Amino acid sequence: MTLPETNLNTSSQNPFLSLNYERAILELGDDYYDEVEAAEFPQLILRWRNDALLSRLGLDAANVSDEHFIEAFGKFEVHKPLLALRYHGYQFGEYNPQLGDGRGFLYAQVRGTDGQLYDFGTKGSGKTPYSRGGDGMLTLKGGVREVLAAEMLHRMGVNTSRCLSMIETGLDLWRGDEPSPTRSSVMVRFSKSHIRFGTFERLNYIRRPDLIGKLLNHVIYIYYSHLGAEPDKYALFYSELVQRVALLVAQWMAAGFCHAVLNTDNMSITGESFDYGPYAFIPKFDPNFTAAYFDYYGRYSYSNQPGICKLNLELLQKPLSAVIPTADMEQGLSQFEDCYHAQYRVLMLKKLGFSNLEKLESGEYEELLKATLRFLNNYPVSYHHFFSDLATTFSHKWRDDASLILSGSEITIELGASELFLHWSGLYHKILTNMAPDDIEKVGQTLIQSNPKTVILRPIIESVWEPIAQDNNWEPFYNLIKEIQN
Ligand SMILES: Nc1ncnc2c1ncn2[C@@H]1O[C@H](COP(=O)(O)OP(=O)(O)OP(=O)(O)O)[C@@H](O)[C@H]1O
Ligand SMILES: [Mg+2]
Repeated sequence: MTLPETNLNTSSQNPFLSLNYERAILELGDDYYDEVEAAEFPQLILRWRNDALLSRLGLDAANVSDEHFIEAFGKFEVHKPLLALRYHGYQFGEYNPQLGDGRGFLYAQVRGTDGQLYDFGTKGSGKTPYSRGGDGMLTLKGGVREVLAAEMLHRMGVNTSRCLSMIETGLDLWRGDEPSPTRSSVMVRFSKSHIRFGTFERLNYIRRPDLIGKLLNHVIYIYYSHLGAEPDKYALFYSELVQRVALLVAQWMAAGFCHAVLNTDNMSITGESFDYGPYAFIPKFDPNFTAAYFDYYGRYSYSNQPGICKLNLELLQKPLSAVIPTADMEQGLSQFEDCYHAQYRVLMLKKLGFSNLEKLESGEYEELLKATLRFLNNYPVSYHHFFSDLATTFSHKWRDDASLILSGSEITIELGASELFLHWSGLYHKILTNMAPDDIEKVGQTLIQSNPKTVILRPIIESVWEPIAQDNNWEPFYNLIKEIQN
């Protein structure tokens, strides 16, 4: 086994050399990964650097040059070895034992200034033993879409990985779902962990309960460390994972996000969201909305996400039963629905402006939430415009006059007289009338915080991709990221 090196051919001042590297996965041993080499690219042009993440690494963006990014995240010169992680997974319901990092590797693990361990994982960095027939690459459009999804979800309060960098790599790629040849990129993902449900599933498939136990201890030690001293830490771990996943799905659903590929190799053992391929933010509230063109039966449709995540948690019981009693896991899983519904309710009421948890128990909020979903489901209203208009047009005058609610919005111009809208605005008004002036002000703030003005619906992503594809004009992309972060 090669020991990690951090003083390779790089300029000695590269700040990425001095990070707090740790070798948690490396020390687990080579049953879990293969050492690989990164591809050498004909060209390296930095297209995105996520300066917002640098302070978490203890770095000052002013001291980190674009060249430093390229050395670290295009040439992969500051840290070795590079580990292609081994995993399997259920894909669209079928078990696939031919997976693993086929176009990426774990580049490094770093302790953040917040005390948490983070992974730098790559995507589009070349072939590995798991590439099968693939080229090991990521399209530039794929990189652009993953950067945008992660920033958007982060703004919306979703527990998500982020992209640390995205570098154009100068190759022509051929893809069935993009006009080809298409440009290439390599991305570095900043995430809590790349250990997937499928990492455990593989160990069950190869009949290595010993490796399952070792990996589980590792996961608890690093990502569930508060459970480490508990006598029943394994059952508690599973139960907390159920709760973390239920919270994550509630966050996606409230954000109007359809992940699109909820295979078990895309489920993180930390309950964090990652891998943004054919995802979409829903244009309107449509339970059957399906994002991936190859999802013929709508298996991963918007409203199937909670059920699918529960199923994935259930499938994970198989490998984990090597260590955790099944009855304990059943007990843990039985909390999924309640936990999901409670979280979804809190998040949706926040989107409606209400964050005072003590009061939210009352029936009028329940009624309002139901009326909101009924209205959004039955009228051709954009899910995101409804909430962003609520935020931008909100006025304390709504308390005195129900007819003013959303009166400055296109929604009421089109639907003002509709019965469902009037019912909804009547309920909204009733809640406001029972509020003190201070609380009304808080509603305005909560609305702004919970509902970004810009949500990256597909036409918006295409509108920033077009100038890149046509004229290599990146300004609209950078402007969109600024807008998202506002
Ligand atoms: N162009 C490619 N070349 C080689 N392998 C690929 C390619 N695209 C996808 N794969 C492999 O196919 C499987 C499923 O791909 P998927 O798109 O879910 O993962 P990924 O996006 O490559 O990585 P991640 O899950 O870390 O985002 C993985 O094993 C992945 O490595
Ligand atoms: Mg994946």
